[in-house]
Formats: sequence, C-alpha cells, structure tokens
Amino acid sequence: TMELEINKLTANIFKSHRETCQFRVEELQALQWKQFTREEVMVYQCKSIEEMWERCACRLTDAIQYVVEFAKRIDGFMEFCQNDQIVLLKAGSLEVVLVRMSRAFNQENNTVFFEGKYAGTEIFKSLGCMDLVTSMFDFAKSLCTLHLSEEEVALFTALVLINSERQWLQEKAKVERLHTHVDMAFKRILLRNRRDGLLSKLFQKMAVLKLLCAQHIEKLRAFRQLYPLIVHSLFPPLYKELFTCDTDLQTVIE
Ligand SMILES: O=S(=O)(c1cccc(C(F)(F)F)c1)N1CCc2ccc(OCc3c(Cl)cncc3Cl)cc21
Repeated sequence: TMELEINKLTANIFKSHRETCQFRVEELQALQWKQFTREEVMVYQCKSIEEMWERCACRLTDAIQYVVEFAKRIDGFMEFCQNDQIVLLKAGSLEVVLVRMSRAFNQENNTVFFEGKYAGTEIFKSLGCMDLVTSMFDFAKSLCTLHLSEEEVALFTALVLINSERQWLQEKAKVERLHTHVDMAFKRILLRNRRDGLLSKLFQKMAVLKLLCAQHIEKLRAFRQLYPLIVHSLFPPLYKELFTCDTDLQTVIE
C-alpha cells in the first residue's frame, strides 16, 4: 500500500542521513566550545586568498562527497538515469551542505565548525568574499532558529536534492514521482510532530539556498579569472565538475 511505501521511504531516508551526515550532532555539540585562539585566527587571516580558497574548496568537496553518498542511498535515486543523477547533484549538493552546516552552527556566539574548531566569520577574511561568508552564516543562523530535528534535516535535504524542477532533467516524471513521495513522507512526519507550520518556512529557505549557490558560482568565476592555474591544478576534480561548466562529469557517481 502507499502507506507502507511512504513508511519504508521515511525509514530509508533517516538511515541514509545517519550514515552519511559526516559529523553527528553529538560530536558537533561536544566541540562547540572549542574556539580558535586569537593567534590561530591571525594565522588564518594572514593566509593568501589562493590558500584559503583551496582549503574551502577542499573542505566543501569533502562535505559534498557525503552528500553524493546520501543521494545514492535514497531508494529510487540510483534508478534515475546517469544524466539526471548528475543534474540533481550539480544543482543540489551545495544546498544540502548548507542545510547540514546549520547543525554545526553555535547560535550563542555565531561560530561554525571549520577544520576542527568553531570559527567566526573573521577567520574567512582572506577569501575576499565576506558578503558570501556572512550570508552563509546568516542562513545557518536562520535555520538554527527552526530547531530542526535530525529526521527533519534528513527529509528536508532529501526534498532539496530530489527536485523535479531542476533544468536539463531527462526523466522529469520519474524524479517527480520520488519527489512527491518524499514530500508526503515529510508532511506526515511534520503533522505527527505537530510541526506543520514548518514546511512553509522551509520553502522560503529554499529561495535563499538558490541565491547562496548563485553567489558561490559568481565568486568562483571571479576567483578563477584571477587564478586560473590554482583552480586548474589545485582544486578537487569533483569541485570543478560540479561548479564549473567546462568539464563533463565523470567522477561524481562511481
Ligand atoms: O570550508 S568549510 O569547512 C566551511 C565551514 C564553515 C563556514 C564556511 C564558510 F566559508 F562558508 F564560511 C566554510 N566548508 C564546509 C561547508 C562549506 C560550504 C561552502 C564552502 O566554501 C564556499 C566558499 C566560500 Cl563560502 C567562499 N570562498 C570560496 C568557497 Cl569554496 C566551504 C564549506
């Protein structure tokens, strides 16, 4: 029955999230008062723009690898054609990383987990894109105020990823069917937890996610104008496949 199918999908998405969330909430909470010292902040702020960009690109790629694994474990995702799997990951992986980042945000002092400790925006100064960094911190903060449970994060990130409105999908109807089932699963959980006001708030967040991803692409384009060889030789292949348009995607889905 449909009821049974939705229950099975819900359990599968919870399990996939637990297995691929990169950092458990308990770990992140245990670390949240481990701050960088003033000296450590200085060291980061003295790094070159090239080095900080390379670090962030690598950290982001690490996070995205877990999102790729999350997607692959969602029942139905691997049944999509290769093109559609790649289209969904290209469009949605950073969005999922940004939703997950809210779990690593400390609202008391506006710091976020980065390279083993919690950092304020000032640590990212040498990236040369404090507007994007600030927007990402603001997004993480705004998501924190919704106090999402791990189940709500799991279902919301699945919904963000399996989006049948993405451009260039070849089997849109197939993606739509799974999206509808994830949507039903999410609505059931929200009703059961008496959180039904949440979905409309989350839809507003999706619009912000889109803007943040567009901003990131813009900043990457500007950076690449200045340092083409850094991007070419030092940025992870997966990062380049997902965020630049000049490579055909191979390594995304093994
Ligand atoms: O580096 S993270 O551990 C990181 C962790 C916390 C806050 C940040 C930042 F930076 F958002 F405050 C970065 N990581 C994991 C999650 C994540 C998302 C985007 C990202 O990089 C995008 C980027 C930016 Cl925002 C500016 N210039 C170059 C790049 Cl590639 C990195 C990242």
